[in-house]
Formats: sequence, C-alpha cells, structure tokens
Amino acid sequence: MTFINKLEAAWAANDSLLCVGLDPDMARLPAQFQAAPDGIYRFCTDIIDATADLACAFKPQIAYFAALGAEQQLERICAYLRDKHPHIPLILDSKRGDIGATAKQYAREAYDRYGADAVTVSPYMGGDSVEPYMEWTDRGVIVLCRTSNPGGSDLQFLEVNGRPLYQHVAQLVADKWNSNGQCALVVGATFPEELAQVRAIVGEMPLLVPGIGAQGGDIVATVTAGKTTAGKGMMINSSRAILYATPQAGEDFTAAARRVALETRDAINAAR
Ligand SMILES: O=c1ccn([C@@H]2O[C@H](COP(=O)(O)O)[C@@H](O)[C@H]2O)c(=O)[nH]1
Repeated sequence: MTFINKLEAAWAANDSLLCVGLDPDMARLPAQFQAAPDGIYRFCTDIIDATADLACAFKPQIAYFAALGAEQQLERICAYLRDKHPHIPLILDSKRGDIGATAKQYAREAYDRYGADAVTVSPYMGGDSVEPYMEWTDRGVIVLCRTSNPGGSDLQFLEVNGRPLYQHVAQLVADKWNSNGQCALVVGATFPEELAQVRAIVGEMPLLVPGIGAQGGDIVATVTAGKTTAGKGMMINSSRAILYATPQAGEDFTAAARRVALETRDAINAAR
C-alpha cells in the first residue's frame, strides 16, 4: 500500500485530519520518564496508544531524538507504531536537503532505518536533491513550501517573476516532481491565506499543516483554507499542545493528551 493510500484509509477509519507530533523534550516529560534509560520510548508509545484512534498520522521530529542520542529509541518507537497501529502513517520530520548521493543516504535513513511512510524534505537544492526519495515509489515525499514560522517569509515570500517563491515551489511539485503521485507539501496553519493559494495551485495533493496548538494557528481558518472539495486533503499537526497537555483533576498525562487530541480532532471536523 502506498503512503497516499494509507493516509486516505486513516482519514476515513479515524474520521480524522489530525497528525499527532512526537517531539519529546526531556525537560517536559513526566518525572518517571526523565530518569529512565528508555523514558523517551515509553513516553512516546504511551502517547501513541492514547491517541491512535484519533489520528490520521504520527510525526516524530528527528531533532528531538538525535539531540539526545536517542535514535535507537526512535527506531523502537517506529517499529512499535508499525506493529501495534499499522494502519496509521508514520511521517519522519527530518527536513533533509543535500546533493543526490547524500540524499540517497537520507532516504535510506528515513525509509529503511526508521521504516517511515513519508519524509519531509527541503526543495531548495532542486530536483536532483529530491529524486532519491522518489525512487521509493510507495513512500511519501513531503516538500517544504510555506513554513509556519515567521522567518519563513524571508525567502518563501520573495517575488520571483511576479509570484512569491512558495507558489513556484507548489507549482513545481504539482507539475513536475509529483509524476508518481507520491508528493505532499508543508504549509503552515499560521498563514491561512497562503494555504488557500497553495490549495488552488495543487488540487487534491495532501498538505502537512503544522502551526495549530502551541503556535496559535486558527483551526477554522486553517480547515476552510486548506480542505479539498471532499473536505479532506490535510494532515493538521499538533505536537506540544497534545504531548504536554495540562492534566485536569484525576487525569494522568495520557488522559490529558487524549482529551486535547479529541477536542482538536473534533474542532477540525466541525470546520470540514
Ligand atoms: O513549517 C513547519 C514545518 C514543521 N514544523 C514542525 O511541526 C511541529 C510543530 O510542533 P508544535 O508543538 O505543534 O508547534 C514541530 O515538530 C516542528 O518542527 C513546524 O512547526 N512548521
């Protein structure tokens, strides 16, 4: 099954456009995990089990693991997800970009080592730098287009031939790079007008949309701008707001994460 098929099945099975981000920050983990050698693995798998029926994808951000030398725990988390929740797509957020020979190694890292269904990549080294990822025809290649951070405007908003650069990226991916139908784009929820522009350019192509939750993006504006005609087409990511949800009376961290994930999924669905 391809990444796109798996994503479509997860959208339907869980009635969800919510992508749960896995960004384990040691300082914010519950105390019982901070001292444990496999604390990151246990924290992330607990979050996965608490939210798997509410999510259309999980997205570990590799920096949170690599910074702690915890790549082996990430490998185990990915294996756990594939084993226990095989119908939920795994997106490795690594935002790689390099010459083709090196990109081939990054592709092996994402798809072989971690078994990811899809990986995020930078477009700024051009077509030959993303080609190696495309050779894995059953996997997804999610290209940075209009990122959620304020500084994304420094380059992505530059006018080139009368259009902002991010629109050229969207057009290039839609017209050329997506010949196998395996591409998606990253577009931030913090910029709904640009999200609507990208949707108009790329048709039904899936969009990975970070920026709700901790970054403050508006869910209704995001869904209105980014949904396809069928009311789908997005993986709307929330990481910190779910991982570190403040427990209410009687809740532990998994119940709090589940409550916020449920509220977020339902708020997204109400706007579809
Ligand atoms: O434009 C982008 C691209 C990627 N991200 C990543 O998404 C999550 C967002 O985390 P929150 O806690 O929900 O803010 C994180 O892993 C980023 O690296 C992004 O935010 N914006």
